Amino acid sequence: MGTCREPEPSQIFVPGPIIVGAGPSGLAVAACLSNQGVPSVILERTDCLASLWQKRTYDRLKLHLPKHFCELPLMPFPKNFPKYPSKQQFISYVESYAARFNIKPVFNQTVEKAEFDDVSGLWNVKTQDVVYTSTWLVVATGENAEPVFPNIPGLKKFTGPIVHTSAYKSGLVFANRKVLVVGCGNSGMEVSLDLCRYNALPHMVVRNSVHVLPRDFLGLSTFGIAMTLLKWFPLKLVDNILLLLANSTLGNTDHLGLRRPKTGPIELKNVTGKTPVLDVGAISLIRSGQIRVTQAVKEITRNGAKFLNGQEIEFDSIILATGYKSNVPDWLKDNKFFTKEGMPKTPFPNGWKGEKGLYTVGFTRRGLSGTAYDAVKIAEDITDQWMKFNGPLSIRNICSSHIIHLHFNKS
Ligand SMILES: Cc1cc2nc3c(=O)[nH]c(=O)nc-3n(C[C@H](O)[C@H](O)[C@H](O)COP(=O)(O)OP(=O)(O)OC[C@H]3O[C@@H](n4cnc5c(N)ncnc54)[C@H](O)[C@@H]3O)c2cc1C
Ligand SMILES: NC(=O)C1=CN([C@@H]2O[C@H](COP(=O)(O)OP(=O)(O)OC[C@H]3O[C@@H](n4cnc5c(N)ncnc54)[C@H](OP(=O)(O)O)[C@@H]3O)[C@@H](O)[C@H]2O)C=CC1
Ligand SMILES: O=C(O)C(=O)Cc1c[nH]c2ccccc12
Repeated sequence: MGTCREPEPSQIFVPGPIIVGAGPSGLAVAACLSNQGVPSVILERTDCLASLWQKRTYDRLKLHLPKHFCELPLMPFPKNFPKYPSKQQFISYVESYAARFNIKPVFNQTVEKAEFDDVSGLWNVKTQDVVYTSTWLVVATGENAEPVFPNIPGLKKFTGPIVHTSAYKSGLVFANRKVLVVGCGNSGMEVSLDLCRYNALPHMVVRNSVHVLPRDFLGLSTFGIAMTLLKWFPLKLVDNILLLLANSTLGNTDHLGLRRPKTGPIELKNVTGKTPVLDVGAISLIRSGQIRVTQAVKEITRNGAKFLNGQEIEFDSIILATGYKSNVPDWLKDNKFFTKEGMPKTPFPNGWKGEKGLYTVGFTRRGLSGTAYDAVKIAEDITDQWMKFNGPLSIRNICSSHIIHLHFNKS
């Protein structure tokens, strides 16, 4: 009496797996499970599906692989979608996907901690207001969960706006501004291109080597060509063919400041995860001088940047196209399955299954086709266990969705 204690967060027992993240990966697992009659609960930190696509990408974004490489399991893209669907089209596809499989994530639930309890043999997954408990935990928080903010000397001194590409929508607000774009991956290239279309003056930092390939070659997608060739030829030969094809369409890019790595594009992707740039127009603007390529930054000053070659240029704004990272180490406790960078230690195609009911989907560095592969495997594996425990027609199975509702209505 009289003491004021924080109330214990309420606990909810989830009959099927707990899935963390309502992006394409989490939805794909839930859909494959639902297709087998297995229930699941998705916990999502934001208030929408596919939040990366809805909230953290720019207006002009399109898929850069042809749509059939980006399909989620069990539901193709609509026939009337173009080869490279727009961001809006992709979002509408994801929304119909969730509706089709009747997936209703619990929104505004940020997973702060997930821990396996050896005594009960169950996973406890804590959000800001509830502990969810289950036999299975599916990690679907993505390779792009958090923006990477680089440690560039002097960055804090800069007086103008500094925006990460995850917060960039369009070049509209940058018209006639000199903008330093740090990074030359797909984001850096496409944001620089977008800036030009709004009459801004982008300077793109290229501190290292980079592979740039045309998105298409003679009407065929370069990615599709690579996948077909890989069925017949060794990887090194395919890489050499891709480089020939890139040289014949883009020419030699060395004198533009874009040096190629010694390792070929697919081998580099497999070994380091670094995605080749698929060019959708930036190279021709670099050639015409509308996008300037700069050396590495030595330091940022109040109103610009000093470069390694001694050059100093004034800028109005800085855009950080410095990529993303996983956030798994922030919330998954005592885990030996993930590296300290939050990626599964076991490489593709075996990274989807950990121990004690732990699964991961969408950490293959193979985009949405990797997601589809993982999701099918995980759903098969959990369905097998579910059927052994419950049988297809058990009372627990039939009532499962009601159990969740009862718990929610209690508070
Ligand atoms: C700009 C851009 C363009 C891309 N284009 C393509 C493409 O054309 N083709 C392709 O195959 N891939 C592409 N990708 C790769 C991209 O990873 C996939 O498209 C896809 O979004 C991956 O889905 P996911 O569900 O694994 O991750 P995400 O889409 O990132 O979804 C993860 C979800 O988990 C939620 N979450 C994170 N942490 C927590 C937490 N602690 N608690 C609760 N919820 C949490 C997030 O809010 C998010 O909704 C692109 C990526 C980017 C950044
Ligand atoms: N249309 C589409 O479908 C698009 C797809 N994507 C995908 O999204 C994912 C993320 O792409 P992206 O956001 O480009 O991230 P990436 O990780 O691919 O690229 C990050 C870039 O930032 C550079 N960088 C990082 N830190 C620094 C620093 N301190 N100083 C200078 N440069 C730095 C890196 O250089 P270095 O190599 O030297 O480390 C690299 O060029 C990728 O898988 C990509 O393919 C992105 C945009 C569009
Ligand atoms: O943009 C990405 O990272 C993707 O997820 C797509 C992708 C997977 N493997 C690739 C190899 C070459 C170019 C793009 C991809």
